[in-house]
Amino acid sequence: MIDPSQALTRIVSDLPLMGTETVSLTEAAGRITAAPVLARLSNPPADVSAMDGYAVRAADTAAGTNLLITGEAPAGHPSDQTVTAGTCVRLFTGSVMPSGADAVLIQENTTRNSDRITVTQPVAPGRFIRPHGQDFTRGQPVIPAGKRLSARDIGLAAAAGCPWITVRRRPRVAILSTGDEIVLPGDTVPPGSIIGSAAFMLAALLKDAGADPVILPVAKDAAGDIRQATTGLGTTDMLLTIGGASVGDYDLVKAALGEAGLVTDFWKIAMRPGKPLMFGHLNGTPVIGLPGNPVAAFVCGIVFVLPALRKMTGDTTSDHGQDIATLASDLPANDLRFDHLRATLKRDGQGTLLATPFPKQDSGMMSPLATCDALILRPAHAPAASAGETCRIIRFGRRDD
Ligand SMILES: Nc1nc2c(c(=O)[nH]1)N[C@H]1C(S)=C(S)[C@@H](COP(=O)(O)OP(=O)(O)OC[C@H]3O[C@@H](n4cnc5c(N)ncnc54)[C@H](O)[C@@H]3O)O[C@H]1N2
Ligand code: MOO
Repeated sequence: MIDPSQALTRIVSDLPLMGTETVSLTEAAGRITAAPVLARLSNPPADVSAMDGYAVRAADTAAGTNLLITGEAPAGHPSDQTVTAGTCVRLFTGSVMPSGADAVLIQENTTRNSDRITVTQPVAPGRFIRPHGQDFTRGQPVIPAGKRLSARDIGLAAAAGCPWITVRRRPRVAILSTGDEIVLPGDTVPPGSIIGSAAFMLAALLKDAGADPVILPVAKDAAGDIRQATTGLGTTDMLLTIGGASVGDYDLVKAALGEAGLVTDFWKIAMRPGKPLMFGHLNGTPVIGLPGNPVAAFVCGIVFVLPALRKMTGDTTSDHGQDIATLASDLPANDLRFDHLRATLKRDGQGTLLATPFPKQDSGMMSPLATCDALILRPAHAPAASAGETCRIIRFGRRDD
């Protein structure tokens, strides 16, 4: 058995970087930029007013001063008037500043009488002007390469005048469940059968991570069936198998794919859940053999498949979900397998993030997995820990808006 960090290094080390494609802004959320996004204009494109009021010379705004309104510059309609001593130009939020003015006098600080205003409160030079390019300037990289695009990034790219973005192609990931006992959700479940939940859970996880998952038909516990299912991999960028990874007489994935040309890199890791994890290449396609216990398959998805996808898409900025919390209960010493305990999180009155592990950590139990907020990370041979000690966690459900 190798340790999980070694396993991760071996999985990600020689994964290829995906090619690129150009997508429209409406398709770009969640994708990974393949090149920096360069601003095609400056923002604001000119000095503009931040308020409704009057473009003035600040020196002219002593209380009681009377100014002549020489023109109006609504947003979208710049004025060609120059503000000179004793004059002002009416403008609104977003209006381009006319020449000669160095401040915006907000209308609340004036009284108006026909085409004249009287200043009730002076204004300082530069006040309420958004200077040209204060947000970004033309040609500036506003979004780096390797960034997963959030809704805010999409807004920034739009503001920078970029309707198209060059992103990494989504990795196509085939997911193959194996096992005579596996039926699909909604099927009748004959005695001894179980619903193959893991493929659907992983497909959802991968889709959210920017991959293009395909769920293959379930393969029986027969070498020929498993091989047959993998013959049409074609342009698949990665194959995930589920189940048949352990040491039982019907755990055939490694042997069956071995006959088809699988070159195994490693099999079995010192991790819980996830011990029988396998990694190799089948005719050049990376293959991750996940354990059948659905919680083990999912945790391996989080710990190995997501980093693999990040490597393939060049994603250097995603939050890996690692965090620190405080244990809410004691934990016994750990054995030789790096553990991932399903736990709930809550804040106490002082704002401390408390992690409470579920009492049962069976890797076939779906409801604690679905209701947990985090995995508590317990390294191999970690000594017993007491409530109040800090622990490392991987948090779930953090949205990247
Ligand atoms: N003698 C040993 N037995 C086991 C060991 C071991 O080291 N020695 N390891 C255990 C560990 S850890 C795990 S994890 C499991 C994984 O074994 P397999 O990958 O061979 O998985 P299966 O036996 O095919 O299935 C295990 C369990 O999960 C159910 N299953 C399978 N596929 C799915 C699916 N797609 N969705 C939901 N549930 C699935 C299956 O019916 C079994 O109940 O091995 C231990 N045994
Ligand atoms: O990987 Mo297994 O889930 O520890 O039972």
